[in-house]
Amino acid sequence: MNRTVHAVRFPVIQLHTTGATMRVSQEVFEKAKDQLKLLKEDPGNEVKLKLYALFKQATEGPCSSPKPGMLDFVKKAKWDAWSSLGSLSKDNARQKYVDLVSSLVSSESSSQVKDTTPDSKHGYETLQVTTTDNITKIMLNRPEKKNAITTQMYREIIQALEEAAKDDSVITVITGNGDYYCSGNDLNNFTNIPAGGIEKMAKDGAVLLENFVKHFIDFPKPLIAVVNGPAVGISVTLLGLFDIVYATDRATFHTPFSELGQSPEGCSSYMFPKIMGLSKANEMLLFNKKLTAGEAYAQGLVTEVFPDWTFEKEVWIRLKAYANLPKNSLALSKQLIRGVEKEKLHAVNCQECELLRERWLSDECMNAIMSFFGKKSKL
Ligand SMILES: CCCCCCC/C=C/C(=O)SCCNC(=O)CCNC(=O)[C@H](O)C(C)(C)COP(=O)(O)OP(=O)(O)OC[C@H]1O[C@@H](n2cnc3c(N)ncnc32)[C@H](O)[C@@H]1OP(=O)(O)O
Repeated sequence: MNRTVHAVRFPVIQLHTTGATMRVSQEVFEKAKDQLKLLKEDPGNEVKLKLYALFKQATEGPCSSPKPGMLDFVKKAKWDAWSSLGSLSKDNARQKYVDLVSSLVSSESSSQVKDTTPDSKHGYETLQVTTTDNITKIMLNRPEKKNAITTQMYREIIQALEEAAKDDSVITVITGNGDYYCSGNDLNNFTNIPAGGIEKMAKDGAVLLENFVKHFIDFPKPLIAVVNGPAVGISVTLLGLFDIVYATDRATFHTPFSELGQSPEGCSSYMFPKIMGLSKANEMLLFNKKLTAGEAYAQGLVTEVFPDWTFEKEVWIRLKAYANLPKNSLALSKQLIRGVEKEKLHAVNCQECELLRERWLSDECMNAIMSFFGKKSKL
């Protein structure tokens, strides 16, 4: 598309200028302007004229320049579009501009999603795993349960990470399907008591968890979290083991371990204080403080936050560019950055799982889980 709306060549349509609108910030307006540049498809002259007019109205107010001559088609079309906005306020024009860009972006991303969705790899029931454009995407796929992680899903994620480590992809992404990124451990994991009793359940759980986290510590390629919505429990604690974390502004980050009678895992007892400092880590890990995406960014847990309406598009454009970088260079640099901490992280993982094994046998933990299923206490 011709990115500047000033290059419009054809006459113009009547524009609607009325209707109640909300105030949009300069920042949102600037973002919309940037988004427009990312559109791949030309939206057509009519829309470009609308955008031009709204932009001028939003930044300069009503058109006061003299009407161009009849033969100066381009200037006349633009002038007509701008003056047709009459006395529309700058705020309203900004809102309409943002809304129009937003609708263009969403319609383009939905058509792209339809066109480019590759076949999911076979053998996964709880995940959708695809490799395209040098990116292996592991999508948690239990949207109706907010992507809560069952024991089967832990195993499938381990398998998907093992395969991604070996495949041709350059980077690996984990994201969630639906409105949640992940609601953490599936609390049903603790309700199916096996023949060996509750001790066996806790022991097996700790072994599985340690192996699961180990795969994140040892993952050899850049690992990126695309946090598409709220994240709870283990899906948050693991973020310290990712190399980049992109989040929608709709995401929240909640580790309600003490409410659940449990304790931190995913190496967060070590990584969170390192990332955000001890007192902020304590607020999250001891006192269940739920962070907004903006707060998580301020604490360094999240790399960048994107408006929800452009999240998928912006993030995937960025990731596709990253995935064109030289594969070995990225993997070796990651090893260099992470290598020094690996031994420490394995030791932390082991300690965290040991403590959790004990916690799962506690009344505090059992009562909290029963309470969830009794629908007495939602987080
Ligand atoms: C075997 C290895 C074990 C390793 C364990 C490692 C340690 C990990 C610790 C953690 O991750 S602790 C955190 C655990 N997660 C939670 O406590 C979250 C519990 N869920 C909620 O509080 C809420 O569901 C929600 C996430 C805040 C969403 O609330 P909302 O009202 O929007 O939706 P719901 O109607 O509650 O959910 C829809 C549907 O999904 C089920 N569900 C959601 N999360 C979980 C979960 N974590 N475990 C089991 N089921 C979950 C929920 O029950 C609903 O099901 P239905 O009622 O529709 O059948």
